[in-house]
Amino acid sequence: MIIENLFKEKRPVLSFEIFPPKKEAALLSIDETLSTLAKLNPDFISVTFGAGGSGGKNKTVELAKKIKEEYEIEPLVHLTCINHSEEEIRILLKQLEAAQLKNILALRGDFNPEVPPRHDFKYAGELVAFIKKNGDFNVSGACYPETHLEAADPVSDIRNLKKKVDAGVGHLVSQLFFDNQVFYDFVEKVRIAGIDAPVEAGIMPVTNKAQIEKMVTMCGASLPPKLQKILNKYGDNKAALFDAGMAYAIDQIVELLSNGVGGIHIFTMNNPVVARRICDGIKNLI
Ligand SMILES: NC(=O)C1=CN([C@@H]2O[C@H](COP(=O)(O)OP(=O)(O)OC[C@H]3O[C@@H](n4cnc5c(N)ncnc54)[C@H](O)[C@@H]3O)[C@@H](O)[C@H]2O)C=CC1
Ligand SMILES: Nc1nc(=O)c2c([nH]1)NC[C@@H]1CN(c3ccc(C(=O)N[C@@H](CCC(=O)O)C(=O)O)cc3)CN21
Repeated sequence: MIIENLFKEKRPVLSFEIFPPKKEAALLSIDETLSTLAKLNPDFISVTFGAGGSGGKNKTVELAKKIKEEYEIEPLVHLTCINHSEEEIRILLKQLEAAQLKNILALRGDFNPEVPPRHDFKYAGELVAFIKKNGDFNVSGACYPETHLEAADPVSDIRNLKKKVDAGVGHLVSQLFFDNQVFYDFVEKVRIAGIDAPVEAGIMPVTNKAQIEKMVTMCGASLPPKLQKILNKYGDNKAALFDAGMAYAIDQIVELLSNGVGGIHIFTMNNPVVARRICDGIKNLI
């Protein structure tokens, strides 16, 4: 299945994102997570690769294989390039090819202060071109409604996005955002720039104050006053913040769907309860 084609056949598309757990024990509980996620019938599940710059032994391919073979759901395999040589990427592409994993989210990757970056790839666009040259893959990319943190300004960020898409990206997943207007304005600019690829909205459900604060700093997302108030009032009450965070995410998704968004990509953070609650809130809209 080719992810970019989904958007021609079925709208809105619904997808989840998970990360490979670092601890061996947590890798066992991933089956519980996946069986719940599978029941919610997503169009695909993406698997992060060194998310947030984390190093260590990478379990992305192993987990993607499991999703495809045991759960019969299409995986979207994240691949980051700043810490890899061309040769290493070539080996990873061979592994993906052997496992018939054909959908790749090509990323530059976050800088890890403990790992000096390699120099074969500087931008995601270079990885996109390399993947296209070295195999038969469908490539997705990331985009930034509030501008990538390192970009000089919004215009150059969108010009860089256009170069990346022209290198062979057929589908975009947005960075998380909490203010839908920011997303609509961004998509309009993307279209004016001549980028026609479908743009999925990245939704991060709020369940934990510290996690959201870390995420906002890492991702350069702004917190609208309505969400800031929720965090102030319920930040120290886990159960209350869960209810409020779920209501916020569902409200955000309902509004995006009513505006005809092409797809919703939920960063589940491996929490199946979150995904189930949200899907329950939108089950007749998708
Ligand atoms: N590990 C994972 O699973 C995930 C990681 N991310 C992270 O988001 C961050 C950005 O990644 P990408 O969007 O893939 O990076 P990118 O290479 O598309 O863009 C990164 C920065 O470089 C600039 N840029 C891009 N192409 C350029 C060019 N040709 N000339 C000059 N400047 C250029 C962009 O404007 C942006 O500021 C990374 O930190 C990435 O890892 C995002 C989602 C998931
Ligand atoms: N800049 C950036 N990097 C990303 O990796 C990323 C984004 N943006 N935006 C959307 C999602 C959010 N992602 C994330 C963000 C944080 C963790 C995280 O906190 N991971 C823990 C691992 C926890 C564990 O293994 O149990 C970590 O400590 O890195 C995971 C995925 C991946 N994506």
